[in-house]
Amino acid sequence: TQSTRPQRLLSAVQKNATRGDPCSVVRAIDDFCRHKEWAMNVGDEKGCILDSVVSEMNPAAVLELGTYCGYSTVRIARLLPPDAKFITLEFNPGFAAIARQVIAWAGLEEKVQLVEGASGDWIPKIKEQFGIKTFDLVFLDHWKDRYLPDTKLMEECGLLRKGSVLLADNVICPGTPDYLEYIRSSPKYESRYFKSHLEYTKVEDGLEKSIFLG
Ligand SMILES: Cn1cnc(CNC(=O)c2cc(-c3ccc(F)cc3)cc(O)c2O)c1
Ligand SMILES: [Mg+2]
Repeated sequence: TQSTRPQRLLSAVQKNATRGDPCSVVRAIDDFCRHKEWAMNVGDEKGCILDSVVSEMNPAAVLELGTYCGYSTVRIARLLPPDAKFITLEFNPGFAAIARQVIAWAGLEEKVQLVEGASGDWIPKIKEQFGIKTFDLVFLDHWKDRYLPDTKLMEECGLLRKGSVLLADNVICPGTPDYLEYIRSSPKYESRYFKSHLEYTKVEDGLEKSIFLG
């Protein structure tokens, strides 16, 4: 039977990365996506911006929407303090199965809780299910038409506090126009655009960093 691209990406990690070494896992995925098969990981260029936001915040509670193969999950988890809580939501069971193995190869399975299901279903249940009051950082990288409804849902569910940061991938390509319009015009947020490129390409893309003002 034919393998899927995520399965081929996992094989490249298992072949080229060192078990327990998150940086080698990140490098192996970037090499695979640049030289073998493009895949929709946040990538190395936007990944450095993600790293700097995570490092400067030193967050105690992080939510990732859209795990895919676990590339950004590994990038984030490798930078977290030991007792941080990190939840990543993935709708697609095939992607989730691959991501679990990529995260395990990096030796970070203790730092990450991968939850399978739809963000819209899970967001209202996070407080009680995982004993989390608010998130310090949310990385949005899932279905682009879910960024806005899920942001409003997180506000309604009281998952954001004064100073919580939303970092959104792909605000230019594929684009999230309704989310950008909302977040940039809302008095509840202070937003800044980090210009970059679509992973592994010269196409413009970028990350929108938005601070919730409460
Ligand atoms: C199927 N699926 C499960 N999760 C998702 C959510 N992610 C995306 O859709 C996504 C798409 C692209 C992209 C695709 C084609 C293209 F030509 C240009 C850009 C890039 C990204 O960084 C993304 O995060 C999609
Ligand atoms: Mg993305």
